[in-house]
Formats: sequence, C-alpha cells, structure tokens
Amino acid sequence: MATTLHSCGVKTPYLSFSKRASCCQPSRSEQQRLHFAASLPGSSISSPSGKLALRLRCDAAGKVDVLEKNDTQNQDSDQIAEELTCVMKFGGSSVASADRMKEVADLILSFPEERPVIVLSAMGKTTNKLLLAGEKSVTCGVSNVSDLEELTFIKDLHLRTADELGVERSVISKHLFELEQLLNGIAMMKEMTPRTKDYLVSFGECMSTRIFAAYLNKIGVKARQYDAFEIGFITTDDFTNADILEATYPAVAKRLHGDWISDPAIPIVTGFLGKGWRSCAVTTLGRGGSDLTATTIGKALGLREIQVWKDVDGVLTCDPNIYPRAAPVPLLTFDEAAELAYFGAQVLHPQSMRPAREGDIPVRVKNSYNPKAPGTLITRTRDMSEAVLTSIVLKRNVTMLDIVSTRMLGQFGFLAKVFSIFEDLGISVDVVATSEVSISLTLDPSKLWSRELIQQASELDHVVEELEKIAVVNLLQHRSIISLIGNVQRSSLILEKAFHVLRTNGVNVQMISQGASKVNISLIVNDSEAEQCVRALHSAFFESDLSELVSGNGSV
Ligand SMILES: Nc1ncnc2c1ncn2[C@@H]1O[C@H](COP(=O)(O)OP(=O)(O)O)[C@@H](O)[C@H]1O
Ligand SMILES: N[C@@H](CC(=O)OP(=O)(O)O)C(=O)O
Repeated sequence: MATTLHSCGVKTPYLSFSKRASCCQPSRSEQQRLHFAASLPGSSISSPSGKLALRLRCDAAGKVDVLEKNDTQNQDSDQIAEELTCVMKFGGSSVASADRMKEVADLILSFPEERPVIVLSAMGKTTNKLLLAGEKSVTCGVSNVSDLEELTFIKDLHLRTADELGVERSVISKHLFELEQLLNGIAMMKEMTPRTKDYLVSFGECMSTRIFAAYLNKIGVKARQYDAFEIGFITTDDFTNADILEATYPAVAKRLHGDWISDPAIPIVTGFLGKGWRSCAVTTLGRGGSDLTATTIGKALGLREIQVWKDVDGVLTCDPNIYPRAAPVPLLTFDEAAELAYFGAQVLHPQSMRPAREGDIPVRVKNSYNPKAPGTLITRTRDMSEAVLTSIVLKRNVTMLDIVSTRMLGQFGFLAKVFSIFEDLGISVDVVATSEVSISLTLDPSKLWSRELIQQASELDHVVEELEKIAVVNLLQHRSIISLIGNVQRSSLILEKAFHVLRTNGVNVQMISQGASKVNISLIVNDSEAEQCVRALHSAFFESDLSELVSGNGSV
C-alpha cells in the first residue's frame, strides 16, 4: 500500500505514526506532521489517539509504504488518552492577578468537552517591567539592584499571586533568585545585549506558567508546566525577534503528544519563548509573540481550533485606544488577519497567522473578560459578497524614502539595484509605489526598532548614502501607514469614500499602495494627522450607510 506525501524531503527511512481510523490514508494534518518529522534526521512521530500504529517507510519522492500495522482499537480504552483538541492562549491581561488566574481556570473548565493545550503570557505588564529593570540595572550600580522598584513590583506580584492561589512559593522562588542575579550581572557588566534581554524577559512566562500549573494541580486538575525552549521551539538566533524554524513542529508534537499519551495532564506552555538553533540560548518571538506560540502548537499537533483569549471582544474595526466606538469583526480570513497584524493591529502578532494558515486551523479571538461575546473567527475563506471594509489599522512612526533615479528614462535594473541595497543592509520594506524612474517606500519599523537608537540612525544614514550613489533620496520621517483592510474588489468605492473623507479633513495623502494583496490598501500620511484620519474614516465606513453607493455586484 502506498500513499504520496507532497514534497516529503526524507532523510530518515523509518517513521512511526498512528491513526484513529482504520484507513491507512493519513489525514491532512497528519500528513503535514509526517512531512515535518521526515525532514528531521532520526525523528519519529506518533498520533493523537494512539489507536492504530503504523510503521512507515517514506522514499525520496515522498511515497510512503506501510511496513507494519499495530491495531490497538480494541484494547482497553481506559488506557488510551483522548486526543488533545485545541490550544487556548491567554494574554498578559487575562492572567494579570490571582483572581484573573482563577477566572481563567474556571473558563478552561467550563469547556469540559475540550482537552486543551494552554499557552500563557507573562502576568500583566511583567514583560515591560522586566525590560525597564534591565535598562535601569545598566546604570544603577550593583548595590542598588535589589531596591529597583520594578524588581520589587515583580517579586510582590508573583509571590502575592502564589499566596492568594494557595500554591507553594517554591514554584517560583528559584526564578526570583536567578532574576535578581541576572540583574546584578547586567549592573556589573553595565550593558544589556539582545541575548541578555531575551533571557531577562523569559522569567515572566516561566513564572506565570509555573504558578498557574501549580494552581490547577491544587484544585485537582492535572496539569504539567513546559518551558517552550525545552520542548522543541527552535528559532533563528535573532534575539528579541526570532523566527520559528520548521524543526519546531515535529519536535513539539512529539513531546507534547508523547507526554499526553503516557501520562495525560493539561500542558501549560510558556508563550513568546524559544531556543536559538545555533546559540542554544533563550530567544523571544517579538512582542506579543505568545499568539505565535499558540498557532505553532495548533499546527504542530493538528488541533481542531486555536483560541486566543484577550481583553477585547475580538478583532475590532480599529484600535479601541484610537476610537472607542470600534466594533468587533465577526469573521476574517487568514489573509485579512495577517495584513491587519502585519500593518500594526496590536491584537495579533504579525507572524501568528502563518502556522494557522499552513495547517488550515481556525483561529478564534475571544474576550476572557466577556466569554459570552462571540469574538472573531478567522478561517481560510469567507463570503466576501457583502464585504466592503473590515478594519482600519494604523502603523505610526514610519520612515518613508522617495528615491528618484539620476539615470535616464529607460535605464533598466534601477529597481533591482535599489532593492539589493536593502537586502545587503538587512532592512525590510513595508509599502512600495514605483514609476520607471522613482520609488517611494516605507521601512518596516519593527525591524529598525529592534535595534538600538544610535544603530537605527546610523543604519538610516548608511541606506541613504548607498542609495545616493544611484539616485536622489529624500528621507521623510514621522509618517504613518493607514491600512484599509477589506474587499479590494471594491477598491474604487473604498478609495472614493476614503479620499472624500481625507479631503474634507484637509489631509494630503503622500503615497498610496494597493498591491498584490487582495485585502489591503495603504495610505501614507503625516503622523500628526493619522489618528484624526482613522477616526474620520471609521465614522464614514462603519457608522454611515454605504448601501446607496453600492449597487448589486459592488459597482458604484
Ligand atoms: N483592531 C484591533 N482590535 C482589537 N484590539 C486592538 C486592535 N488594535 C489594537 N488593539 C489593542 O490590542 C489589545 C489586545 O492585544 P494584546 O494586548 O496583545 O492582548 P493580550 O496581551 O491579551 O494577548 C487590546 O486591548 C487593544 O487595546
Ligand atoms: N509577554 C510578552 C508576550 C506576549 O505575547 O504578551 P501578550 O500576550 O500579553 O501580548 C509581551 O508582553 O510581549
């Protein structure tokens, strides 16, 4: 019997996996897991249910032969754990205090049909406090570290939470001790490298998960704590903004599933953290990275659903901090959510949709403070026939470059030269608009922000210097990208309405881009005008009737 797995780059000839059903055709998610396992030398994989074990051989063309079948379907079912069903991620605001942790535990238990993997962020604003403590330690001197108000705050918060939940302080005392040691080290060295920064912030997630797992065990719900960097979250070594590597999927699946089968306990996993594949040091996935941890686990285990629990009723029509009347968006596609996240909506991590889309696993954004609210469901497709605009996103403090070729019209290779300069300097570009002899583009601020301020300034100088060899360059700072996420099939309607609003508000658009993405139109305006624009656009698109402009198939 043979079945083909697409692009199975096999390095290891034998793999094991098991399937619930008696058919030997692996499901799509199992195919994906098998594919990932196959790309790791010497790895093996086992399935969620463990009811049918198959030993397989996979050849270089991706063909899989079943060598051995071990049917345990009829064995004592008590010995076989039910599959893990979903991943539930709770952000910092959801686990900010002992009371919040109790509510989250109740919430998890209110879904008795689920067997979830839980991903937690650090409590409340712990990550910010840790970073601040680190920064202060660089200059405050070793003797003053123990008095830093941020350190005192973190100690008090975690010890008080442990006490209020009735769990032993010992679950975090080693971490609190090591945290202070680390801050002493930073004070001694008078510097904090990105690598040290990642190790420093990891204490937040390491402590929140330990306290929560201990609490679940205390109330009789068997739970097991995991540090992501110990269970196979392998990343690049880009400290503070690391990318998850493919090897993560089979490794995480093997560890979480293996433990679950041999001794079922709810896994409580640290969000945000990984392990650099070269350095073996703790890395972080960029701010808000626990969303990415959750979707990675969802894909690794081929789970039914990924839930991200926040402090808002789902993804909203715009940032509620800019416009409080923003309303929840009930449905989104992965593409829409990815654009929204990439272009600055804090509610989702920019890379978090990738694993969900690859695994085709629905993501539900819910409010842990208001669990009855339906939230936002993100899936591969949705009915776009009625959709015009879905959400408005603002990315502030963007740098824009106007680059005009000094060569004559018709000179080829200009665009290639410009982009090769960015490639050589390792700077990524967000929005681009071109003509034959000029390019306007914006630089991805998150890539620049992850560097030191001085380094940022000199990098910008360097970019301009290199570009000036072939062009006249105008560097424009303090710009904002307003992204209109929606149905670009209706771009004329969206643009007509948007430009009407901007003109009435006296705002000049400095660049516009409607690229290959079918869901996003980006407008560049001055930072100082951006929030006012978002509010005006929100009123026009979400609080007034567009129907008189839309007839039948969306023509105006
Ligand atoms: N379009 C948006 N929809 C929902 N929330 C948004 C949006 N833009 C910005 N936000 C902000 O994102 C916050 C939720 O994201 P985040 O703080 O990362 O949550 P958590 O820490 O719970 O994971 C909200 O409190 C809200 O202030
Ligand atoms: N604690 C990390 C990771 C994270 O995802 O947090 P949150 O889920 O609270 O956004 C941060 O603050 O960036």
